[in-house]
Amino acid sequence: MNWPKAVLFDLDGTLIDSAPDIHAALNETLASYGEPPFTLAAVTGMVGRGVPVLIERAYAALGKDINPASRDKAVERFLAIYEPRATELTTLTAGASEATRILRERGIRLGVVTNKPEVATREILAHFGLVDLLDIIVGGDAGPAKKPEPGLLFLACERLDLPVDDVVFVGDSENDVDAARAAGMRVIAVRGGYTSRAPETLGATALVDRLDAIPELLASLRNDAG
Ligand SMILES: O=C(O)COP(=O)(O)O
Ligand SMILES: [Mg+2]
Repeated sequence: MNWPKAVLFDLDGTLIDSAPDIHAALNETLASYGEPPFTLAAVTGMVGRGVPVLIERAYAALGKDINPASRDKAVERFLAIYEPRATELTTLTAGASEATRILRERGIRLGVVTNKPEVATREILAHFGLVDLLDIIVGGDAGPAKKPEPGLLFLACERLDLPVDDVVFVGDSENDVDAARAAGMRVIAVRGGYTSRAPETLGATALVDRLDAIPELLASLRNDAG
C-alpha cells in the first residue's frame, strides 16, 4: 500500500525558477565573446537539454555555427560565471517546499534528476534547504546520456535500489516526459515550466498546476498502478 516508494523531481522549471540566473550568465558568457544578449524569454526557451545544448541553441539563434571544441570552452566559461551566482535571482517554484515536506513526512524518498551539472545542482538545493530532504541527486554529468534519454532515471532507480514501477518522476518539459516514458516510469507534468509545448500534449500520466497538488494526486496514480 505504501506507494510510490520514491518521487524524483526535475530541477529547472520544476523545483526552481532558475531562468533569470541562467539568462544573466548566458548573456555574460556571450558578451565575453562579443556576442549580443538574448531576452529572458528567449533564454528560457533554450533551457532543458543541459548546458552544451544551451550554448548550441544560443549560437544557432545568432545564426552561427559553433564547433564542439569552442562549445566546450563556452560551456566551461558559462559554468564559471553561473555556479557562484546560481541563486541570485532564482526562486523555488510555487508549492515546491510544501510538496517536498509533505511527501517526506509520508516516508516517501525523494530525489532530483536534472540535466544541470551536479555541482551547481547541489549548491542551489543547499541554498534552498532541500539537500537534507533528498536521498539522491543525479546531475546531467552523472554518466548516462541526458534526458530525454532514460539513463539518468535508471541510474536514480539503481541508487535508490527501487524498480521503476515504485517511482514517480515530476517534470516540466518534453525532456522529462519522454525520458520517463522511455524508462517505463509514471510521470507528472507541472504547468508553468520551461517548455514551448502545451503541457496537455506532453503525454504525461497526470498534469498539475502546482507541485503541492502532487501529494493528493499520488493516491489516484497508485490505483492505476494496481
Ligand atoms: O540544465 C538544463 O538545461 C535543464 O535542467 P533540468 O533537467 O533541471 O530542466
Ligand atoms: Mg526542467
